[in-house]
Amino acid sequence: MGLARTQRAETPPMVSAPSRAPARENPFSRDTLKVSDASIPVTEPNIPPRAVAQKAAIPAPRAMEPATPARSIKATAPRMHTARLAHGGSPSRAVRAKVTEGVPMRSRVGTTSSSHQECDTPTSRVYRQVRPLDRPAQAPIPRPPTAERIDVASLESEVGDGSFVLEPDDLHGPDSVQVHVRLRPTMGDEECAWKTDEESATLMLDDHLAATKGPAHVGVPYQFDGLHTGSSNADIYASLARPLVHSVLHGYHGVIFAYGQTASGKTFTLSGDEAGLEPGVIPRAVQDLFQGICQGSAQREYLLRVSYLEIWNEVVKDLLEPSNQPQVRDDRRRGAHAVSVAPLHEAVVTSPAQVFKLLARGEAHRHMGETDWNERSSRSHTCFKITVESWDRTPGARRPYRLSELSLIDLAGSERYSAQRTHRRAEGGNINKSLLSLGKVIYALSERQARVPGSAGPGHIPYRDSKLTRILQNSLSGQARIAVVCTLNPSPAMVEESLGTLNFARRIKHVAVRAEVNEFEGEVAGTAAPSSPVLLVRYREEMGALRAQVDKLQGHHGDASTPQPTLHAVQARLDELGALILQGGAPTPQSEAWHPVSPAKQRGFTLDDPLPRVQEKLHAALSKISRLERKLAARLSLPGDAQTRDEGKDMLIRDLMQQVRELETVCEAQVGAAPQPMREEVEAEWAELVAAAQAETQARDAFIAELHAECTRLRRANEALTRLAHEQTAHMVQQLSVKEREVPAARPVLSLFAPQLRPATVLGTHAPPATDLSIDDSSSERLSTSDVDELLEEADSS
Ligand SMILES: Nc1ncnc2c1ncn2[C@@H]1O[C@H](COP(=O)(O)OP(=O)(O)OP(=O)(O)O)[C@@H](O)[C@H]1O
Repeated sequence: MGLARTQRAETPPMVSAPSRAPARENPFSRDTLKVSDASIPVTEPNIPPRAVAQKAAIPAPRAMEPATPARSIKATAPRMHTARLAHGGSPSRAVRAKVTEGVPMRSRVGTTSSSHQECDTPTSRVYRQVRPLDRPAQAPIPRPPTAERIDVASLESEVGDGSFVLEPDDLHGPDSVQVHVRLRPTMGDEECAWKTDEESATLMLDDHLAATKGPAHVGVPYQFDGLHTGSSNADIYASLARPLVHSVLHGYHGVIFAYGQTASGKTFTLSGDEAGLEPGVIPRAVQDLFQGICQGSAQREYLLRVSYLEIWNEVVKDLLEPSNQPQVRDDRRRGAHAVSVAPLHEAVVTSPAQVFKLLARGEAHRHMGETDWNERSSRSHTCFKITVESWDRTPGARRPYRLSELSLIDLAGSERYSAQRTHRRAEGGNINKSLLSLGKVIYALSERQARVPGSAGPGHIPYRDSKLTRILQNSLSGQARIAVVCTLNPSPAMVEESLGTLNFARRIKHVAVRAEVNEFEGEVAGTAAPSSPVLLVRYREEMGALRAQVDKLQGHHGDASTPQPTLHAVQARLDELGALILQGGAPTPQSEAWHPVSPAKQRGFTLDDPLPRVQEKLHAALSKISRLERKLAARLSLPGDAQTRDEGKDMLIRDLMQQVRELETVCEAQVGAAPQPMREEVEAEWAELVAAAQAETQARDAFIAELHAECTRLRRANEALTRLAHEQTAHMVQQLSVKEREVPAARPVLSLFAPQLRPATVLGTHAPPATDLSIDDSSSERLSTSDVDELLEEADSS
C-alpha cells in the first residue's frame, strides 16, 4: 500500500498458498494489457475447475445480518453481472450501454468471443479473465510520486485537468459517512466470487459459493453508496473523494481512507498504479485543492501545509522528518475528543509539485515489504494530511479564518496467518490488532448511533486501544466528513476476508457525522497570540510589523544613522512570507501566466520576467548582501592600527590577558573570604537560635524530672493502699465466717457475696483497662494529695 512503487516485473499470486505461486505477468502493466478475447474462459453453468479446486480452501461461513438495500435487489437482479474490467475502465458504462441497446445478454454468453459477455441472472456463475484496459484519452494529470521518478519540472506543467469547479458554498455536503466498495478486477486466470451491479451499487456472493457457506448467505445483497469494479480511479475520485475536497476548501474537515485486506487495491485507489498511468485519489485531490484555490474568491487568502506520518508496529513515525519521535496526546484546546501528534514536521506548500516532492520524500522512509499476497505490501498505516488555512482579506482588523484538514489514510491490509517469516508475522499481528481495534471503535460508534436516546448502551468508545484509532479519533468522533473505500479481493479463496470488509463497510455507514465549518475570529492588528495555531495569522502579524518597520526606515531615508541594508533585509523577509500565502482568484494553473509560487523556484532572472518579478529578485539579492554585511559588522574587530602591525596585535593580546588575570584574582578573592560584617551578622543570628533551643531543652528536662519524682511517690502510695485493702478484706472475710456459723439461715446470701470478697478484687491487684489511662476527674472518691501524704506517713511508720 505505498504511495509510490517501482514497476513490478511480475504479479504476485492472488490466492492463499503455503508457498508462492509461480510468477505471472501483471495484467495491468502497459505491456500486458492486450489479453486476447479467446483467452476468456466462459464456463456456464458449471463451476470452473479452478473454482472447484479452491472450494476446499474457502473458509467456514461467518454469521452476518442480511443487508437491507434501499432499492430492492429483485429489481436490479437482472442487471447483475460478474466483476470484470470493461472498455474505458468502467464496466458500468459498458453494462448500461448494453441495457439501452436492448441486446439480450444471455444470447451472447458462450456464443461469441465478444469482449462484452454478460450473464443475465444473479445465479449465473461466469468467471472471466481481466479484459484489456482501453484507456480513454484524458487531460494530463500529475503522476503519483515515487522517490526515484518524481520530476518537479514535468509536474509543474501538468497541474490541473481542469474539471474541478469550486461551488461558492458547500451547505449540502454529505451528512453521513460515504461508503464505496471497490472490487479489484481479476488478474490472470483468477476467478471472481462476486456478482455486481454498479448502477444500484449492489453486490452479492456468487450463489454456488454462497451455498457452500450456508443457506443464509445465498442471495444476500450488499448495497453501498457506490460500487466500482474497474481500473479507473477517475470514477471513484469524482464520486467519493472530490466532494470532500470541495468541503475542505469550504472549511470542513475531511477524511478519506481505504480499508481492505492485503492486495485488494487500497494503494492503487489512493496513490495510483505502479506505471503512473492511473493517478489515485491523493494526487487528484492535491491537484483539485490548488485548482479550487485558483477558482476561489479573489478576496480569500490561503496557506497550505502538509504532514505525513506512519504507524508501524504501534510506533508513530514522522515520514517528513524521521528524526522526530511523535507522540499522540489529548488536545483539549481543539475540542473534547481532539488529539494531536507532536512533534510532527509540517511543510508549507505553494504548488502541487512541492506536495508531490514531499510525498516522495515521505515514501522513501516508509515500511514496505513482500508478503505472501503482495510483492510490495504496505506494512504500516499512513496518514497524509493537508491543512488548509484561509481567510477573507476584506479590509478590517477582525477577519474570520478557516482551518480545515484533509486526511488521506492508507491502511495496511489485514492478512490471515501465513507461512511468512517471523518478523513479518509479528508485523502482520500488529496490523491485524490495530485494524481490529478500528473495527471495535466503529462498532461502538454505530451502536451508539443506533441506540434510542436515553437508553443504556455502549457509551465508551475504545479509541485508546491503538495508535490508529487514537489518530482517527478527531475524525471518527463526528467532526469530519468521512469517505471510505472498502476494497475487495475478488478471489473465491478470499471470501471470508471480503465478508469481513463488507461488514466493516456496513458498520461504518452508521457512524454519525456532525461536521461543521471550522471558522474562527482572527486578530491581525497586533494583538493575536504568537502561539496561534493558524500560521496565516502569524505570518500576517509578522508581515504587518515588518511593513511598519519598512515605512519607518523609508522615513529615515538619507539619515546617515540608519543602516540601509536593514531595509533590504526587512523587505526580503516580507517577500519571503508573502510568497507562502496563496491568493484566491489567481490565474488558473493551466494558463500561461501561471507561475509556481514556490520560493524554491524563484531563482535567477530571465529576459521574459515581468518587471515586478525582477524587482522582487533584486530586493532579495540586496537583502542578502545586507544580511552578510551585518554579519561582517558584528564580528570582533581589531583596533585600526593593530590590523596592520604585528606589535599592535601582540599588545592587544597582552592587554586582554592582563584583564583576564585581574578578573580571575577578583573572582578567587570573592570565593575565598566572605565579608566580615556579613559573617558577624550570620553568626549572631545563629547564636540566638542555639541559645533558645538550649533553654527549651533544659525546661523540658526539669519537667521530666518532676514527673518522675511524682510517679515514684504515687507508686509507693498505691502499694500502701493495696496493703491496707488486703488487711481490711481479710478482716471482713473473717467476720463473715463467724456470722455464718452463728446464723445458719443467712448462709445462702453470704455464700453469694463471699467470692466477690476475695483479696484479688481489692485495689492494686485489679488491672486497669489497657487503653484508657486517663484520670477520671468526676470520681468523688479520688485520693487528694494530703490523703496520699497521710498514707505514706502511715506506711513509713508501720
Ligand atoms: N482496480 C484495480 N485495477 C487494476 N489493478 C489493480 C486494481 N486494484 C489493485 N490492483 C493491482 O493489484 C495489486 C495489489 O494492489 P495494492 O498494492 O494497491 O493492494 P493493497 O490493498 O494496497 O495491498 P497491501 O495492503 O498489501 O499494501 C497491485 O499490483 C495493483 O496495481
